[in-house]
Amino acid sequence: MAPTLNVKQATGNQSSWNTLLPDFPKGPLSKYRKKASFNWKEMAMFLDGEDIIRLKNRIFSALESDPFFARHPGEELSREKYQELTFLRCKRLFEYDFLTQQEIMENPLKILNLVICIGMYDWSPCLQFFLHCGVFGGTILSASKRFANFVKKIYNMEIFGCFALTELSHGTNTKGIRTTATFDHNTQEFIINSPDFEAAKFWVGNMGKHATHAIVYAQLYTPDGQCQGLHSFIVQIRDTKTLLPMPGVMVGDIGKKIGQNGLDNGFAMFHNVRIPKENILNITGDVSPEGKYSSSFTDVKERFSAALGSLSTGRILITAVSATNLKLALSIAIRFSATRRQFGPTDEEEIPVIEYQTQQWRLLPYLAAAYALDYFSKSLFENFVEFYAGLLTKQKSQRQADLGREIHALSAASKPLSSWTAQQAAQECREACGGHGYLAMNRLGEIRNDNDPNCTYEGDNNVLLQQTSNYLMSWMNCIRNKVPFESPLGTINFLQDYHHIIGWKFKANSVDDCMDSSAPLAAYKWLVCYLLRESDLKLRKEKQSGHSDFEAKNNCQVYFCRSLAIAFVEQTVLQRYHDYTHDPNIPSTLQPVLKNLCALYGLWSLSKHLAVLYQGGYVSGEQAGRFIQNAILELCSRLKDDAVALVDVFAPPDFILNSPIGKASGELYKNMWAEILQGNKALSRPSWWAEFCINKPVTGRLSSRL
Ligand SMILES: CCCCCCCCCCCCCCCCCCCCCCCC(=O)SCCNC(=O)CCNC(=O)[C@H](O)C(C)(C)COP(=O)(O)OP(=O)(O)OC[C@H]1O[C@@H](n2cnc3c(N)ncnc32)[C@H](O)[C@@H]1OP(=O)(O)O
Ligand SMILES: Cc1cc2nc3c(=O)[nH]c(=O)nc-3n(C[C@H](O)[C@H](O)[C@H](O)COP(=O)(O)OP(=O)(O)OC[C@H]3O[C@@H](n4cnc5c(N)ncnc54)[C@H](O)[C@@H]3O)c2cc1C
Repeated sequence: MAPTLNVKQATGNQSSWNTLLPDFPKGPLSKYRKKASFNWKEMAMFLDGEDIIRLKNRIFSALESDPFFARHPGEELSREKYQELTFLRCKRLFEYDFLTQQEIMENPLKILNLVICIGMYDWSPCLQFFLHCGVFGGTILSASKRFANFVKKIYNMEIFGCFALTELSHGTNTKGIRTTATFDHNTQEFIINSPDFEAAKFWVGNMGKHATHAIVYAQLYTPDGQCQGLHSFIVQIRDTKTLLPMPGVMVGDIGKKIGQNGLDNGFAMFHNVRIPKENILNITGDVSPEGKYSSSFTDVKERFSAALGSLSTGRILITAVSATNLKLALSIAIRFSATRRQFGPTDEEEIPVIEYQTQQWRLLPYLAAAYALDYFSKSLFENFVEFYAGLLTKQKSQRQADLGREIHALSAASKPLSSWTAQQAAQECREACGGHGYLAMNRLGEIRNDNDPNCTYEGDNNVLLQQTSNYLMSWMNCIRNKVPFESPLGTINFLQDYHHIIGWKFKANSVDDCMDSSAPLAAYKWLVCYLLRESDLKLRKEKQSGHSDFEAKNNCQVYFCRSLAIAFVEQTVLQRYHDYTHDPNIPSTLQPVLKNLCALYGLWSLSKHLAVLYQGGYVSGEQAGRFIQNAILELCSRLKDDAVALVDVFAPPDFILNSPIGKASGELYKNMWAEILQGNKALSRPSWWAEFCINKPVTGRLSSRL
């Protein structure tokens, strides 16, 4: 499979590096920066390219100089204030208009970088802005030309949008959505209704306070009483002049969440809300003035998948959003670990905690994952751009359909992989920073809590993995019958060698043999084939024993289909990163460290499947497992001195990162004191001081006298 991102990215020259990427202040981190095996500026230029770095600098410096984005140490905003500030910031993003259409067309990756840069500052305004422009706007944009008028109003904020699929009693099970849209041919309108309070739209981002319009998913009923299945409609929910609810709409805010509290998630119930006929998003079907339903999809299943197609965009974006959280958490934890000293070989000498094997093993595999997932998310986004261009131009080719299926299968597993990795990493990073990691001002709690819903929204991770395993299992017939097959992105092409791969054995005879990513990659190919075979056998056995299709599928998830989907996506991420890092065009100054990262990511991910590798006979004997473990430790130790420079490559400026222990200077304690002392009332006496000094408790006054 060919890597999709351009490997031949120009790195420019030393003077352009210095202009675009200023030096870090000298300080406690300098020691590690000097030890690095590569120049972090060259790496940043190579990975992103000059154009993207300029964009990032432009966004970061705009936010830093803007009073609306100012940080106030120690400030504790109420939820209402935070929502207000988030909305003001969202409006500023309209005013900045960081990217022109021309720029997006020339390099769509810039959109992804815009999401990442704003999200690095705070996910609440980022999500508010992109739920409106990207999810609401993007869905309408790809539907049909007849929405041109809406599109204009979206991008000048005359209206404000949200995406309302989930209901109080149904989220994952989209077929169970119960909101109805009944066509009235007398008035040429759809009538939107929530049958009861359990069918209220719920959880919808932007709906709580701000949205004036919603894309509402509902079961479409034609005048003949037929239900035509799930369709989406543009429904006005608030008056654009007053922000008060429209007649028949009950709309509100669902309350405080575990994170992302700047964003207003809301609910809505509809009582005979009439919308014009034209407001059906005619992606999968339409209704004639007489009320006759038509669809270009004859197959109901295909129509259903097309109705949910836009969800893949979010899942791809969330893969990148989670990788960004991974980078934020690691920037803090690695800089901290390189400056925090505890114990040492002698009483006189204390060493930075990054020198400890456990600290390296806890953090550096996540660093490798950050590089691999970052690359993967961007390459998947590029695949998506090809698919999206096909949607816009109404491509109906077989390739377009196959590409949609493949992208769905990939994003349904890459979102779980990336969001779970970031979630686990955020907690590990929190603990890796000891007590200071638990101080809110150091931001690891915020990163962890803001990342958390990435595991749930746009589809619960565990359920999404079933989509990927279904896709893989669908090739089993071809495999069994040795019928040739391939997919547009080639991610399943290796399965054509299934009968050969299933006989493979682990070949390494030493730790050295494991030090390149080709070793875990081969193991992964075997693992996917093995899990595919076992899942298929299990499913057939379940059916033979009389279980229904539903029961049989359910009984095949744990240890079978679920593991299969995870192994497949890890294999795909590794394959792409392996191809990228082994490309002969990678500068020789950067290739060794990139190859080490790739090998570490592969081995560390693979090590979680060791039991299955032994169980299925791919590896045997004590040595094999030891080789893998020792290779992981060896790679951690090799990467230890590069770790600070590797986070320098992706860490945002201090203002954006907003963590005293993660600042680029590494002046951990000075930075913490500065923040604490600037904090509101840090040194002041509590206003309730008299409760201690004057009103003393009468001991035992309230004890029971019975
Ligand atoms: C040229 C210039 C280009 C420029 C590019 C521009 C890009 C634009 C960028 C925009 C930026 C946007 C930024 C966004 C910022 C990101 C942050 C996002 C913040 C998130 C906020 C939260 C929003 C939400 O949560 S919305 C609600 C989401 N809800 C869900 O996801 C529900 C989950 N459930 C489901 O999806 C389904 O019900 C599912 C998958 C569980 C299936 O259920 P079921 O069992 O009933 O069906 P199946 O029988 O399994 O499926 C039938 C059939 O359909 C196929 N299918 C299903 N889904 C899809 C799909 N998405 N795509 C394709 N196909 C699908 C499935 O595979 C089956 O097919 P078969 O062939 O029959 O197997
Ligand atoms: C912060 C946040 C923002 C959101 N924003 C939006 C938005 O803007 N618009 C919108 O429409 N929605 C939004 N959502 C809703 C979100 O998309 C849903 O919560 C998500 O799709 C999961 O659905 P659910 O909550 O119904 O979970 P459920 O489906 O009820 O899941 C509960 C549990 O059951 C398990 N489960 C369910 N089905 C199966 C199965 N078949 N097999 C095995 N296990 C199963 C799941 O794994 C999970 O552990 C948001 C949610 C959050 C948390």
